[in-house]
Amino acid sequence: MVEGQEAAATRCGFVALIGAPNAGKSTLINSLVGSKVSIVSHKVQTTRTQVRGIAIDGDAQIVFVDTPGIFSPKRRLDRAMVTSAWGGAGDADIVGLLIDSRRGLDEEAEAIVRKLADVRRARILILNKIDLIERGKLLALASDLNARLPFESTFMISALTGDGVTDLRRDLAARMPPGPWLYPEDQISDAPLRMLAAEITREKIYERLHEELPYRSTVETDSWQQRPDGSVRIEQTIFVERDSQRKIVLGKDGQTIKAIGQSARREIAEIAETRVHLFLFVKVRGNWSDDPARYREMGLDFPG
Ligand SMILES: Nc1nc2c(ncn2[C@@H]2O[C@H](COP(=O)(O)OP(=O)(O)OP(=O)(O)O)[C@@H](O)[C@H]2O)c(=O)[nH]1
Repeated sequence: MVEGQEAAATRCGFVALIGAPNAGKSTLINSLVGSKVSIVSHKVQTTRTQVRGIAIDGDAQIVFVDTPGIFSPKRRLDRAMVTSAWGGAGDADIVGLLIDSRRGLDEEAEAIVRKLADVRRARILILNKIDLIERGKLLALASDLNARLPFESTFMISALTGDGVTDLRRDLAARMPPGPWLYPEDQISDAPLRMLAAEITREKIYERLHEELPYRSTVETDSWQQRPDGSVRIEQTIFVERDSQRKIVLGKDGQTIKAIGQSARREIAEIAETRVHLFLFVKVRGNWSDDPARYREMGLDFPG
């Protein structure tokens, strides 16, 4: 418990957000927390680990578990991500189903709803991206979904504009069980800084390189050393599967990796709140997606 707090007066609990890739989970958590804790990308399956955001509303602390998008897993890495997503749902006090209202109840959403029926937790429905859909369609979608699976509440929000997000947070806060806060008030994420730093670099790879490559790469923070002048020296390795991919990441005369490093360094310096010296290395590891050690670094269990 955080010092000086009356246990009886506070609430604290976990909310797992479940949704199809690109439903807007990362955007919503960032908006609920009010700070960038989970990377956001227009590409699907950006989130691999359960990065948590921690929001405070009145006397309640709400710990959000950001789960990887649910999809039909084929590769081993994909299976690990999906298992981790549903594991998070089973442990939470509340499960929030996030739906991209513009896409509505498509095949992917249907599959999630069917699976969600087996999760014995309080469920709420969050219809996102209402800035992109007309009201009539939205109401029809809400009643359609509630007919398939009863939800305790339905929220209509835009994670992007912030519309409805404050009401959602207040409602979630009221549903948290009584108990001491698990984290200090000023902490917004319990993901270790080095993991967040790796996520940031991965985000920059996503931004600069297109098509398959980002899915064929992973980033790890190898060292994080505090220097006497207060700055930190960080070394990270980008693993790719083939030498041709290594060349793409490096770019002509190392231009691409330099640009990735520069923008990653700026953002890591922001979260670390100090000056950062970032060193990036690119390594070819043909079978990284079959190597248990890479999974542990991402906080995932290795599916046998
Ligand atoms: N117009 C609109 N776009 C949104 C809204 N919420 C999210 N988006 C966009 O939808 C895309 C996907 O958002 P993310 O937050 O990365 O989605 P996610 O569900 O976390 O995706 P994964 O982490 O890959 O599973 C991004 O381009 C967001 O800007 C919204 O309310 N309105």
